[in-house]
Amino acid sequence: MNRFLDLADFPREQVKDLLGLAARLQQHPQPQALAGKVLGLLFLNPSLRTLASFQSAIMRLGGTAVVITPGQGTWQMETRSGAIMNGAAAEHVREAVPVLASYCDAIGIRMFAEGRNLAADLAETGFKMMADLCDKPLVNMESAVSHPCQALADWHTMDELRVPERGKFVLSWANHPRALPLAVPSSTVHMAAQRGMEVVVLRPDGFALPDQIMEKARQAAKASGGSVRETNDRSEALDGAHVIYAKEWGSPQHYGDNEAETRLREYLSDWCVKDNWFRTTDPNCHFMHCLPVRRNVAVADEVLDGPRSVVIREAFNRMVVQMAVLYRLLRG
Ligand SMILES: CC(=O)N[C@@H](CCCN)C(=O)O
Ligand SMILES: NC(=O)OP(=O)(O)O
Repeated sequence: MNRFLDLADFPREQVKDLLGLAARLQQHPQPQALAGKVLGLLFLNPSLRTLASFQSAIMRLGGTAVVITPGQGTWQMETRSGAIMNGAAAEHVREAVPVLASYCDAIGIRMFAEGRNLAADLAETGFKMMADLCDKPLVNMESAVSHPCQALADWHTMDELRVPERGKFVLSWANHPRALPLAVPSSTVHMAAQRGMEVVVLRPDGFALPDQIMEKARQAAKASGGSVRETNDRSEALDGAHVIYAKEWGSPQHYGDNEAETRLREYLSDWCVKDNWFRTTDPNCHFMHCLPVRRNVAVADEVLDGPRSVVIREAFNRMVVQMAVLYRLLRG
């Protein structure tokens, strides 16, 4: 394994192997496994979990991390090809990435969707350009349409909680004051399909995930024996669910058009997960979210503070699975 960019790049058995390694490293720590290794982390967007969990993961294996957050003690960076750099950015990623890679044994990059051109974001043009600049093992720490570390941690969390592999997984759209990227919903729907689950994407009209994302998840379901469908019917979707996974995302129909998007959201404030969403679910139904989350906009306090919420465990498991990813990238 030389790159960890998307769960779809790995067959189901290889993902399970990675999860097995994560569980072993959790049970039997190997504090010297990556001694002397240096991990470079480049954050073009903010983070709490990804930043802290990658630093903790490499340190718990004996290595160390260099964190670069452009504009905060590091030069602001230009990412556009052909830019005339007479603005705020002092250097281009074309130099910055190879320089950082030259100091490090592996690199992690976070670069969100631009949010203007759906086709360009779906094609991962930004992240691919960055990946081409990097000649070291590379981890995707969230790109335009993929957040594989989150997906892997969520799979591990469901395994730990003994959520049935054939269980019903509802990815529900949730409210947010602005349009958020498609990375988490895209990776989540794929992960649950690859795990073999009955996946239902519950979303209001206007928020259907792009065909490309749904089709990719359907291919994963075909290989695993799972299924993927979508609906705007909340009661049908939640009936018998084993997991409600809430996520906010922008309307693909109005991609980059904030005004149209805001109008669409005006009537969607009841897309905030409450206790009564669990009335007809499986009795052990869990609530999942990748965080950060806006309380009482996307999910009510009563759910986040209640026994169904596993959001802290998901966040903890980021560190656990990333130890396995780093181990495979740096030791094979
Ligand atoms: C609030 C926000 O920008 N969320 C980002 C990050 C989520 C987890 N890394 C998103 O929805 O993609
Ligand atoms: N879930 C997640 O990736 O969180 P951060 O954006 O804080 O890293």
